[in-house]
Amino acid sequence: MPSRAISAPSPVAPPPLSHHHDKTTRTFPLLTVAGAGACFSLFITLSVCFCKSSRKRQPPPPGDPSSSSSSSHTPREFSYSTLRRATASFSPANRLGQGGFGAVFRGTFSSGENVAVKVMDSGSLQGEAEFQNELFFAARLDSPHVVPVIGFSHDRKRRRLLLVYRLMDNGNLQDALLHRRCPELMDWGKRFSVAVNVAEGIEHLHGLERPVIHGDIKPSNVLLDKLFSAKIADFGLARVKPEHVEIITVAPESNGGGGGGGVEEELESVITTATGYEDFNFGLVKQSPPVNGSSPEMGVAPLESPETVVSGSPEMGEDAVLKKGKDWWWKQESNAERGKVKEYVMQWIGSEVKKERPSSVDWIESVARTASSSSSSKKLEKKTSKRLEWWLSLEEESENKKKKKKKRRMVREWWKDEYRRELAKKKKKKTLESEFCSDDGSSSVRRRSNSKGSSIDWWLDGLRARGNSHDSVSGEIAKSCGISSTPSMRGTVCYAAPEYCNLDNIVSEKCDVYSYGVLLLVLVSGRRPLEMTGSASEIQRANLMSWARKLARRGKLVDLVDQKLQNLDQEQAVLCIKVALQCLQRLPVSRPSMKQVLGMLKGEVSLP
Ligand SMILES: Nc1ncnc2c1ncn2[C@@H]1O[C@H](COP(=O)(O)OP(=O)(O)OP(=O)(O)O)[C@@H](O)[C@H]1O
Repeated sequence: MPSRAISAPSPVAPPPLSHHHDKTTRTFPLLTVAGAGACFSLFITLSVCFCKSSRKRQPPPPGDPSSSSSSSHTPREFSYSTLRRATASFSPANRLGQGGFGAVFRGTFSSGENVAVKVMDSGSLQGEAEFQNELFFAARLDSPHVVPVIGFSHDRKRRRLLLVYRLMDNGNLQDALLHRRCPELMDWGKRFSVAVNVAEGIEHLHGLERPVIHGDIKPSNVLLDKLFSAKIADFGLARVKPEHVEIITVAPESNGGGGGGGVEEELESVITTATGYEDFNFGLVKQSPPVNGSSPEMGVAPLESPETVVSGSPEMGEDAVLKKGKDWWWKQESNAERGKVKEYVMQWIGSEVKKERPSSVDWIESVARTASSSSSSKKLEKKTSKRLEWWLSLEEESENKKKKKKKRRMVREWWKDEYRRELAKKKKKKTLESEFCSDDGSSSVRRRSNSKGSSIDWWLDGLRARGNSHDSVSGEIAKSCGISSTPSMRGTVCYAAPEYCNLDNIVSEKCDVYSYGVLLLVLVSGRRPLEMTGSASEIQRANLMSWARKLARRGKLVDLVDQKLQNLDQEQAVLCIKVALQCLQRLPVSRPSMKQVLGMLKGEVSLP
């Protein structure tokens, strides 16, 4: 029996060692099979884990701003000295332009890469907000029609914030079209392709899972590359569309109800508003038109009143509003034009107001004159003057009442804002604590946020704390800073949609559609939205938008087309004006979506 043979070894039997060896030899194949099995199952487990984790790490669809881990272009951090070297110490010879919050310089890295460096003054809160916004969107937007942000730099010592963009060789559209008059843009084909490029860029922003509203579409924010392909720049005022935004569908009372829109209705409402407020998009002024026939100065006064500038973000606070001063609202296409246009606007509004409705004083004077000429009797004169006095006092009383009512409304609004600000602050504090603090609550970032450093310091610390990972500029940081949903400025005069200017702060994609409409008219006509050459005959053409509407009424849209254009496709140009007029409808709901606009321009969708 073999068992016995093993238990009672014979003299020839192998020594115990040999016996063990024999056992090992027999169990070896078993062990090998078991080991191979274990290895195989380990391999399978590891591969499944790897697949799962790599699937998790897969980037979401390009340009999805809603995802906190998405990043198409992660902005790099540059040292100040690198950027100083690249721009030859920010030499004036390299200056490309001047924005509202700093100058832009051409630069070249040692690798030969050409860039544009925007130097912002971090002392300005608005500049800081713009800086953060740019970085927030830079990491999320990936479109051939959006100017890429390459990186940033923060020089604490000099308190400078710098943004680095890819260089757009042909500068901005405003300059190329209206100042330099580039021959390339005198070709209709090129102009039309610029119009389509911009429409595609905006459509890309609006088509994202969480739509992005640019908020400041205008020719100076459209940059042209070497081949004059247009890209949208300047996301300083952009925001992710708030989820709850509803577009007003009820027409304002002044419009006589309805709200169906349509060019005709629009023409009526705009052309007959003889004050021209609609045309100038002065939402603020529109709120209290000088129906009593006030003087031009009075008509424009609300714009300049610091009271009216209550749109600062919760983060900005009142001091920021005051810092910007009363001209804060007047974000013009170029600083040089500011004074000129403003003056013109004041004069124009003034003259229109006077034309439309004589001031009460004028009226009273004329009554007095008539009265005195028609009756020679002193008695009658006395009676008339008494009546006039009474009338004046009535006027004064009603004026006072109006003023008081307005003041009360402003105070109410202020308290509401204050309450919202308080809520936002609390929310922000909570988010920050959960975001940046370790479980024991002792993170350095938190300590910093309580320290004396500026807000941008902590924002950048938060950004760096996440390293150069894909979510280095995550949505959460931005939300906690409130930049993507709380605009602090409201676009550029003439380009900003009427509802964008209103204090209700209802912002939707349709604001961009409106601004695009103005840009389209500028492209087709080669004129600024507000242009005065001085001659009296020019007055009706001074306001591009109302001129276009007048021409539409007369069926003479072709008159608006730039006379200097070569290779003009007249039909296409007229189509562009018609599309622009659709975009310029006063009610947001009446305006087409950017997708429809693109479809109309490409001839894929017919005009309503
Ligand atoms: N990437 C770039 N490539 C080439 N030029 C640029 C680039 N970025 C900006 N510029 C030039 O610098 C100018 C200023 O740009 P910036 O975005 O600061 O101001 P803006 O848009 O004109 O004004 P605001 O900031 O008040 O809206 C632009 O008009 C453009 O001519």
